[in-house]
Amino acid sequence: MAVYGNNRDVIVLQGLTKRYDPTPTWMRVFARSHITEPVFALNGVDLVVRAGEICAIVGPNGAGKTSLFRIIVGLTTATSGSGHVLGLDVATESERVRQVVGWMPSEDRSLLMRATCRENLLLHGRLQGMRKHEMAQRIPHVLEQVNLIPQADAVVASLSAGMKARLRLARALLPGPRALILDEPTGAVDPIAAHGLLTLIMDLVAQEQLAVLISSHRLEEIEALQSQALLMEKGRVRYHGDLGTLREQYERPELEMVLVDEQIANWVMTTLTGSGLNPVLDGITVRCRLTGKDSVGEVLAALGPYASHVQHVREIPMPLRDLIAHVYQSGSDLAGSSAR
Ligand SMILES: Nc1ncnc2c1ncn2[C@@H]1O[C@H](COP(=O)(O)OP(=O)(O)OP(=O)(O)O)[C@@H](O)[C@H]1O
Repeated sequence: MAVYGNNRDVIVLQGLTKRYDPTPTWMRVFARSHITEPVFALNGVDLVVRAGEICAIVGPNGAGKTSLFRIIVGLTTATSGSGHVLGLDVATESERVRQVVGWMPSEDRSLLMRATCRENLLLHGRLQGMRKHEMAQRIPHVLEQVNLIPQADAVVASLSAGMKARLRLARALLPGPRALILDEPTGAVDPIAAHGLLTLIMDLVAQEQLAVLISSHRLEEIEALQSQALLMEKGRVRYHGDLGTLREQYERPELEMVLVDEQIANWVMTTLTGSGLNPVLDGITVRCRLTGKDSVGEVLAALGPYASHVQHVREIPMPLRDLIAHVYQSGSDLAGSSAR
């Protein structure tokens, strides 16, 4: 099977499906939670992430992000379909897969708070089966990569949230992976430190040609990463491609017009409402979301003589969250220009 035909394809998922079966009746009294109907956490997911590429997984709670990550790192198995990392089968070669995939969990719980950064890395290296001389070489290297050399011998509990996140990243980088899985990497981190962390990740990806899967609820971050996006809902892929293409297909910018006075603004409101738009009035400012058919020029032309009373006009791009909401509202699955 040509799972690794292109040697830049690092993560290759084909028709990946994960079904959780109903909890057996006898077990329901013991289980913390149980299900009575089968749940498809993943339903036929195809995905290729290449070396040097970041793919952001976006989706509401329960979309299947965690199930996808867990299958790749061998913490659970798929019901059907296949997953390969550098040609290694995630179901049957999970130990070797873990040597080439760095996993950055979303929470600090996985860190030993009373141990130092260096001790945390040593323990992780041992658990990964790394040799002493390899760790002696890799630990200072990864500490330097994440700018934690000054904190190398500080106990983790004394670090800021941003530093702890960088230590989790260092741990993922320790075995020298070719792919990274970052689960909500900036979750508890303040916006300035989050920006620093993302810049660090982007630099690492470019330098080391890593293939990265990242999940984040902070959509502005995903836009800043200039990544591919995989929009998921109930285990299915709703869109796969770059965000630029998503914008081209779904962008409905908002038009903002400042009129000379309130009377003209009211007339403009009436005209635009008559044209089928849904304008909103705020003093002498009129705002309306353009439909797919209208351009700014056409809206201004529709104003006729009132157009000369527009003092100022501005097109406001649609926030990514609204753009994504649009995709979820549309019925069909979409493939962006680069969907494969
Ligand atoms: N062990 C399990 N048993 C039964 N159902 C499960 C199990 N794990 C996950 N699910 C279900 O599978 C679906 C996908 O869950 P998953 O955790 O992969 O989604 P997610 O996108 O990571 O969600 P979140 O953002 O809330 O973590 C959900 O409906 C969830 O309830």
